[in-house]
Amino acid sequence: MESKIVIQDLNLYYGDFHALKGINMEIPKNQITAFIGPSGCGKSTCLKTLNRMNDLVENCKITGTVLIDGEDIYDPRTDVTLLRKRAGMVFQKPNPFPMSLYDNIAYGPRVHGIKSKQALDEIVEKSLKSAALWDEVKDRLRKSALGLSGGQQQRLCIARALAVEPDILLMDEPTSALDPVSTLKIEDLMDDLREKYTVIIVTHNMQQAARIADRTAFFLLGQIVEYTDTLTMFNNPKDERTERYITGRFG
Ligand SMILES: Nc1ncnc2c1ncn2[C@@H]1O[C@H](COP(=O)(O)OP(=O)(O)OP(=O)(O)O)[C@@H](O)[C@H]1O
Repeated sequence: MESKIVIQDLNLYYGDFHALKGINMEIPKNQITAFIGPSGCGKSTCLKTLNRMNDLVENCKITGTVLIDGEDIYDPRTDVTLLRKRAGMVFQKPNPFPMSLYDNIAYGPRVHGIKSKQALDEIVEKSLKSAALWDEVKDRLRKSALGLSGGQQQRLCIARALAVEPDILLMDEPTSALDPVSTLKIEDLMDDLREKYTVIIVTHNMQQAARIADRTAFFLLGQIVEYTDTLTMFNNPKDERTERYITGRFG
């Protein structure tokens, strides 16, 4: 199993608060990895370290190493814009830009210098197809993205992330604002995405982790208590705290 991301001795502080404590993990390529754990345990913080979103937070200090394809992403020579192109992010609340569907998707490629209409048309179609949205919207590409349903908006945001050809997709509770039908669509979609991408998802929903993730990490108070294949995590957890959490006895 090839590792896409290797996290070594990662510590993160928000001012004096020690939010991630000695995280070590290897995240395999072309698999879905879920981060679960009670509110405030550091799941989102850990996710955001993977494309340096924490750089934007004042007083945030990080020690340790994060390697993507063997490269240290915290090396001062790292091009952060390129890093975020390689590791795209989808947030909890769908956040389409207030512009047409087409322009939402073409935005990133244009920023990265693609100007030809034909190339952009192809990217828009391919990205919408990959996000399982094309058939629903192909006749309204010039309409505002804000007119889509919540579930469609979230798939548009996934298409927007895919448009710049990342190889990692970071998803922070991507379905928690969606109804069950849209949630299932996104879960089906994720199942397909793993063929091409390494996907990491933060979820509060343990059934969701059990349904879609190949591997699952259980976080508690800034530490990883257990990190293993999802079946083992849910059927035969090694740590008593994991068992208590997945059986709903705390958190
Ligand atoms: N920008 C920040 N400044 C200070 N503290 C922060 C900041 N962001 C997060 N924290 C704190 O770090 C801890 C971990 O937060 P994080 O959002 O990573 O948790 P989480 O497990 O994703 O929680 P949730 O499931 O509720 O989203 C929390 O105690 C939180 O209050």
